Amino acid sequence: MSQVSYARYGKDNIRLYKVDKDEKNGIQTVTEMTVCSLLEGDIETSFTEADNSVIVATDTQKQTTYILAKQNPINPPELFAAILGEHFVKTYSHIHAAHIKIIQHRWTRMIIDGKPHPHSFYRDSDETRVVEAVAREGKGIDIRTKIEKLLVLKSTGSAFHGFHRDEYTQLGETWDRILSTEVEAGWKWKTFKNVDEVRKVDFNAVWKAARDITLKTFAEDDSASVQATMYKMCDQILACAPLVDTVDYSLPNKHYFEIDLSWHKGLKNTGKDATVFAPQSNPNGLIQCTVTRKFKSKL
Ligand SMILES: O=c1[nH]c(=O)c2[nH]c(=O)[nH]c2[nH]1
Repeated sequence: MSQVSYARYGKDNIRLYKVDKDEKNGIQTVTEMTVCSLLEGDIETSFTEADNSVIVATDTQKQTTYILAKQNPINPPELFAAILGEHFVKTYSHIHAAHIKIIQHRWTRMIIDGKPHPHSFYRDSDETRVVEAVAREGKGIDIRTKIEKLLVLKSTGSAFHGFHRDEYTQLGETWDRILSTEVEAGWKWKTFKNVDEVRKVDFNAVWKAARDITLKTFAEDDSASVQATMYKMCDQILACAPLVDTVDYSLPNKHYFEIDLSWHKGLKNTGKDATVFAPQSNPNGLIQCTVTRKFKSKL
């Protein structure tokens, strides 16, 4: 005998595009996203007894996504995810949780002859804004926002020395190295009671602040290590976003190796003379951390 211990189901890779047309000035604004909707609830019998009566079809979840996108703003994606999640939980009494993931793709407005173009855009990078929302019946809405695939590099201003050494250590110390990573940064919001509470939050401002902090700290920090630099990023995001409970980063250390070319006519290409490097695809370092506010003692 067996039983279902956990199940959820829904539609993944729902592609969605919405244009907002400002009739007054002719300016159009576009948003493109990929949505995943997964529902949880009293659905065990659909697995164990072929009871389809409890299934809100995955096609229905897709159609609902389109209809709610027509009836509501889809920007910020945090709000749209909350609207969609709350809809499923409120509409179907046997559905107790909805997991909505949104990947927002970049469409950056073109600048033509120095002026923002009213209706033309370009994809300036693979970077995405990712939102994961969970609406739970009677328990509110949990939201996490992420920056993914933001590729950065600095050609100096990074060191790595003083690390633990023993008989397994070969790596030399460096006071000047290349630092490159593909930023994955996330921040978890406090639990919201409902969509009305979600509506009041300026998610776009926090996303911009987190992204600006990431780039500015990466560029300006005299980096002692990936660990030390990423902690500074987390600390600043927590300081500027009171509704955010935790911040986390996952940073691959994308190595660039020096190449000794002295075998060729004594060419100098190491240490301070290094200008030609070999970018490495693997293996790579991977540094992850989650940072929260320190608990303040009332004493
Ligand atoms: O910033 C770094 N952190 C590490 O933990 C590490 N380990 C390593 O080999 N290089 C680096 N760089």
